[in-house]
Amino acid sequence: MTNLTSPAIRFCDVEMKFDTRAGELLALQHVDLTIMDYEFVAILGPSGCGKSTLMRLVAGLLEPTAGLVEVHGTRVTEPRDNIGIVFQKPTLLPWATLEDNVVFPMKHKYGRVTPEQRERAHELLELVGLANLEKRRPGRLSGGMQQRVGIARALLHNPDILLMDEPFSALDALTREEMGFELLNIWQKHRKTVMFITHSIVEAVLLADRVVVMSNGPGARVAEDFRVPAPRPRTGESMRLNEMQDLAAHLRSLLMTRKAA
Ligand SMILES: Nc1ncnc2c1ncn2[C@@H]1O[C@H](COP(=O)(O)OP(=O)(O)OP(=O)(O)O)[C@@H](O)[C@H]1O
Repeated sequence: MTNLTSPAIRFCDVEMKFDTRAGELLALQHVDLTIMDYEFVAILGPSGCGKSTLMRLVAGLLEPTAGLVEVHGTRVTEPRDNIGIVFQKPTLLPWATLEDNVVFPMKHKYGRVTPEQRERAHELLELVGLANLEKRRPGRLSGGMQQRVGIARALLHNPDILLMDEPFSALDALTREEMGFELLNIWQKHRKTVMFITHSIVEAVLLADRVVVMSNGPGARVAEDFRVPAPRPRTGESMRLNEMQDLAAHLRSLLMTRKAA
């Protein structure tokens, strides 16, 4: 079971403005959100409302123009080691083996890879269902398998926070569902805090403890925050629960209204 102890991620009255050629763009305003340790939170919202910006703020790739972003009680001012990031496309090095792709960030950052890190890369490839494929190159792998490598790579330094930006949206529906459940297995075994950005309502409610809905931009903020009613472990059957159907329908109508606004 999820053990909610202390805040892992905190946005306090966050504002994010960008300078663009067309002038100043107010992406986020008055964002308040707390994600607890080991919590799995999905973020839904209209296109362009600032979901990826939220993630980049947590990762320390951006600094807010006002307000505060904290990770484990410390203000985020630069990229941090205790965070793993998974993007929509894993951008693997085509000439490198899967193992070398997993350890690449270490090599890039520290100029070397320890035997322990290679050993861990093996374990992680096994964990994501790619046992014995360490020496393969990514070119011949399906999109789902490539994304598994991306997840293994994000887990290599054993981060306690995993930021996932539409990680499965490039996959076909079946693979997407399968990857979602595998992610839940990893999350349950390895106890991570997960911030998961998606456009899929079903994916959000099936995977997350909480679903946060952003308002329309400019100046998007957290508009709604729902606790997902289905018990864990979740299965394909979880969506059959009436409360889950109700939540999904409610989210659908909220997002349709926002899209139309
Ligand atoms: N570096 C930047 N410079 C200027 N504008 C930016 C920058 N990054 C994001 N924006 C703008 O901020 C707003 C929010 O962008 P963001 O990518 O966070 O939205 P999103 O909700 O993730 O979108 P989508 O759902 O389409 O992926 C958009 O209007 C975007 O054009």
